[in-house]
Amino acid sequence: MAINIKKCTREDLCTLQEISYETFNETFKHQNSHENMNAYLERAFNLKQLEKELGTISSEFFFVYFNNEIAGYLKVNTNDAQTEQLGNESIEIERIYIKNKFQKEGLGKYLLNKALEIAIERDKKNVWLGVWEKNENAIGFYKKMGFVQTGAHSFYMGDEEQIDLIMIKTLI
Ligand SMILES: CC(=O)SCCNC(=O)CCNC(=O)[C@H](O)C(C)(C)COP(=O)(O)OP(=O)(O)OC[C@H]1O[C@@H](n2cnc3c(N)ncnc32)[C@H](O)[C@@H]1OP(=O)(O)O
Repeated sequence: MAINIKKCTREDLCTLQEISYETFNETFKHQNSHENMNAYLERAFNLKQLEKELGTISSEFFFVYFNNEIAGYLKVNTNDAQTEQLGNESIEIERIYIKNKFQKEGLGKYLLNKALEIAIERDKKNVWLGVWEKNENAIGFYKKMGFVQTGAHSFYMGDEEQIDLIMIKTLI
């Protein structure tokens, strides 16, 4: 089994759109209406939006490959690219998504460790993320990885207001 990671560039735009759609859809389609899913997918993952995010200096995307097949991706934000202004001592994991068929193989942990590595290299004090309160699988994973809940904020999935738990891991 071979795991590889690569940092994305603008050349990866179409692949990023494909994996973003696929993994978001797989993860949330059973708990959300078709209309709300479509509205979110269109808004969050249209090419113009993703191109803007790929070009944002304080945002970084990484693809992870399992035996040379793309298996998932990571998005981290620093400084003012963070979706909540937690300050320059924090780094945000905005997205970690592994395709269903590659889950539970250690790839989520691999990407999470990549984010921790970036945070440590840049002398950040903590890593944080927002996770939907009904996403029990991801919450279990983050707890296992040492994150604790410190707060919550709301976000919109289509026209439905949903609650994201804010979870933080403090680095020494
Ligand atoms: C900020 C956000 O992006 S929130 C959205 C998060 N993403 C999603 O919900 C998308 C769908 N889910 C996924 O992509 C994946 O399931 C992830 C990212 C949540 C986890 O990645 P996986 O590759 O499945 O987990 P991985 O195999 O790396 O597990 C690492 C460790 O966590 C443990 N673990 C994994 N899931 C869970 C869980 N639900 N509860 C408890 N422990 C767990 C594993 O047993 C493993 O433990 P070990 O190190 O002792 O062996």
